[in-house]
Amino acid sequence: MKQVHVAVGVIVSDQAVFLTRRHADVHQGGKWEFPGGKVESGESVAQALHRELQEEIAIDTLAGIPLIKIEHDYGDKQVILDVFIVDQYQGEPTAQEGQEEGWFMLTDLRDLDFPEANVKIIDALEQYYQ
Ligand SMILES: Nc1nc2c([nH]c(=O)n2[C@H]2C[C@H](O)[C@@H](COP(=O)(O)OP(=O)(O)OP(=O)(O)O)O2)c(=O)[nH]1
Ligand SMILES: [Mg+2]
Repeated sequence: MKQVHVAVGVIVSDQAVFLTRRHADVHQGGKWEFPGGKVESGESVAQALHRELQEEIAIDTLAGIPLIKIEHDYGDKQVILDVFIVDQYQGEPTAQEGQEEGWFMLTDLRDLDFPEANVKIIDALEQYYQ
């Protein structure tokens, strides 16, 4: 079974969260996601978070607050999502890989089409911001 360790950033500004939509042809394609990606060998999770957010949305992460770590089995792939709140960063988040992007109010996240594992992220966010 494939298992991947993923660094995930919840980009927060003024009660809104920046999301991108996964390309149709990849794992969990077409769904909204918090930007992020695989931790490479020799890299820490914090380094991966910083690198992925630079690559995918062109921001410089100044700090990441650990939110939750989720293990999820999709059947075809097992993921460990290491999720951080990123509310201190430089630059304006912009999708760099042609993905659809948008800012969504924290209170509207439940209505979006996310990968299954993200339900727990949204639960944790509600707890954190309540
Ligand atoms: N970035 C991100 N990945 C998520 C979320 N929820 C979720 O289940 N995943 C899963 C989908 C993928 O299987 C995995 C992320 O891996 P990925 O393939 O996008 O990794 P990557 O950005 O490094 O891309 P690449 O190396 O394949 O180009 O985590 C989420 O909110 N954000
Ligand atoms: Mg990615």
